[in-house]
Amino acid sequence: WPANDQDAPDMSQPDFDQYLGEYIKPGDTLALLLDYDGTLAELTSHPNLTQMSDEMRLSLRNIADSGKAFVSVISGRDVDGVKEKIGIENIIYSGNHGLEVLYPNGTRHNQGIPKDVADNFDKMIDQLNREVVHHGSWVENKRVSITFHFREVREEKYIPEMAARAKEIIESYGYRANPAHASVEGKPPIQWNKGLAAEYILGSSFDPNWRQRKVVFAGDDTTDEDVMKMIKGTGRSFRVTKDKELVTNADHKIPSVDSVYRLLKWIEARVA
Ligand SMILES: O=P(O)(O)OC[C@H]1O[C@H](O[C@H]2O[C@H](CO)[C@@H](O)[C@H](O)[C@H]2O)[C@H](O)[C@@H](O)[C@@H]1O
Repeated sequence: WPANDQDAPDMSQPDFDQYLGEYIKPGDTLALLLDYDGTLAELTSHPNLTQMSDEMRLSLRNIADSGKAFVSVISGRDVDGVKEKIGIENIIYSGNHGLEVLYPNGTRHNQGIPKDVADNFDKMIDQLNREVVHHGSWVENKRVSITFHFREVREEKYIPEMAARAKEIIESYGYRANPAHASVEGKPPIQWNKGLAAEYILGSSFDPNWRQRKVVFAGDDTTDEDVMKMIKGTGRSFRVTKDKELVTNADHKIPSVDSVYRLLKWIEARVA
C-alpha cells in the first residue's frame, strides 16, 4: 500500500514480501527500531491502560533473541516506563523522545539539558495545571519532558482553546511544543529528537557503518517522522496511519497495530 493510495486494506505477508523482500535477504543482520504507543500497542484513554499483546511481545522477543537482529524501542514515554510496558531484557530502550537511553546492562545515556531550561520545568507544569487542566485534561510529568493530554475531555468545545494555550505556556518557558495524538508534547529546546537518538543508538550499539546495513523503523506519530527522515534512502520505514492523505517521510503507510504485528512476523520468519 504505497503512501497516498486511496484504499487502506490491512497488510498481509505478500505485502511485506513486496516491501522488504528485496531489501532484507535471509542471513542479513538487521536493525529494527520501533515506536511504542500506537505502533506496538493500541492507543487507549490513559497511558497506564496501554498493553502490548502477548503475541506481539513473543514475536519481538524472538527477533531480539535470533542473533540476527538488533532491536531498539524509541518512545515519548519515560524510559523506565516504556521498558516496564515491554518487559524484554535484551533490547535498547530510549525514552522522552530519545533524550534517555537505557542499555540491557543497565547503563544509561541522558542527553544534557541546559540548567536554565531544566529550572523552568516545574514552573511550566504549575502553570499548565493552573490554567489548562480542567474537564478531564491532565499533564504527564516525565521529568525532562511533558505531555499535556486532552483525550478524556468529553466537552470538545474546550479542546482547541486549551491545546492552544498549553502550546503558548510550554513555549513561554523555552520548551518546544508539538501536536501529537490527543495531546501536546513539550520537549526541551535542544538539538535532539528521535531521529538523532536513533542515529546515536545505531552508531554506538549496532554498527558504526550502520548506513550500509539493513534498518527498519515503524512509528505512528509526528515525532517518529524524524527517524523516517534520518533513514530515508538507506533504511525502510512504515508510518502507522489510516489517513490516506497524510504526508509522511515513511516509505510505506500501514493501517494498524495489527499490521505492525504482521511486519514483525515477517521479520521473525526472515531472521529465523
Ligand atoms: O513515542 P510513543 O511511544 O508513541 O509515545 C508517545 C506518547 O504516548 C503516550 O501518549 C499517547 O498514548 C496514550 C495511551 O494510548 C494516549 O492516551 C494519548 O492520547 C497519546 O498521546 C504517552 O502518554 C506519552 O508520554 C508519549 O509521549
